[in-house]
Amino acid sequence: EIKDMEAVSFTPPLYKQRYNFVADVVNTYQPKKVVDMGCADCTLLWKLKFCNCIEVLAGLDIDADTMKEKIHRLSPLPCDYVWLRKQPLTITLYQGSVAEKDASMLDFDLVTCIELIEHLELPVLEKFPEVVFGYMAPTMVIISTPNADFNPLLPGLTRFRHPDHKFEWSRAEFQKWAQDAACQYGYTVEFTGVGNGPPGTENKGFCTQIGVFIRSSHKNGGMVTTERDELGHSYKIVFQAVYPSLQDKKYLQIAVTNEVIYRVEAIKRSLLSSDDAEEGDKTASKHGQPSDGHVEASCTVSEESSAEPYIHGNSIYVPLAKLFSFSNLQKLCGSLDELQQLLSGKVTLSSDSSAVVSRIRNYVSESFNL
Ligand SMILES: C[S@@+](CC[C@H](N)C(=O)[O-])C[C@H]1O[C@@H](n2cnc3c(N)ncnc32)[C@H](O)[C@@H]1O
Ligand SMILES: [Mg+2]
Repeated sequence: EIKDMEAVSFTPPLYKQRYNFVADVVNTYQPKKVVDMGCADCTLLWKLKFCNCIEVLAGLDIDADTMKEKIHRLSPLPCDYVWLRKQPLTITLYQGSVAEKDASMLDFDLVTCIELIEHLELPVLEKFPEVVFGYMAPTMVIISTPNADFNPLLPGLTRFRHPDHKFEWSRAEFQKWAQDAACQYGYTVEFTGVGNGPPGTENKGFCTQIGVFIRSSHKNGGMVTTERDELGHSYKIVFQAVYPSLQDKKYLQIAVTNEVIYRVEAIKRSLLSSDDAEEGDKTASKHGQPSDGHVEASCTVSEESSAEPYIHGNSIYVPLAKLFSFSNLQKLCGSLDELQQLLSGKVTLSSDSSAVVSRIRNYVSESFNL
């Protein structure tokens, strides 16, 4: 917004400081559902999609074209399918006005309005508190807006910082408006900001002033589902992305199967290489017969040894109990039964489903295509 500032410059840039402020609040309070109103090109939403606590992320703007400018950044990346999120994440963009109510905006934990209110015409501004605090009634609201007290420090500024601003409030004006809204709809509000002026200008406050509202009473808490359905939808969905996560059984199964295949292969390699080293005396002494050169002849681990892997015939058996002893499989599955269920149909299990069975390939014949 402020293009040429000689007297005051900000590091990081002011817009980034505002986003960082929101991200810090998110990291502290761990909201699950967050909506950014007046999200413009969705840069804040893009930053917030990396906060793992968020499961529902929404953006609202009256201008669909601006929202779509960098929309690709909100879609899952190939790596999102490799390193799966623990919790689900859905990102939805709505086109609509903050002057209108829409049932999709209920039940949010955090609503952010960053540099939005000063762009609202008076009739819209007047409806804003009822929509956001009265109707949406989230646990927390963050509102930022320019601090007019700081403007004399901005070089070359004649009236407003941006041609689309309808007003710029002093700290006293913003605080009065915020206190009135908080009082009317059962919130408490604290004031802070980002963007410090040069030393000696502390009395001007921050360049961007911020109000952080926390709900102290729940005014629409008694609303039943049927009433909510009747509230209707005035916003239009312009984009939605559902991220893959371990909460989705399909992806959990893929993650568990991949981990199991990796573990079984590692166990197989280590068993076979230790066998190779000891082959000869062991095969002869354990089985009482000479080795015929096939891998199964070098079986050294007894089938009876509980959770330990063993070789039988031309296959290696890795008990599920052994696999479940690996902490990442424990974390993914939670129980041995769940591990068994998730693997069923995905890998070969022994007849009693207690072990993963993997064939030991005859490397010599396979390599030479015999
Ligand atoms: C200065 S931009 C906000 C920038 C963004 N929040 C950020 O911090 O980068 C203001 C945005 O508010 C949107 N806007 C204006 N009036 C609105 C309304 N009545 N309802 C929803 N969005 C509105 C504009 O389209 C614009 O994208
Ligand atoms: Mg602005």
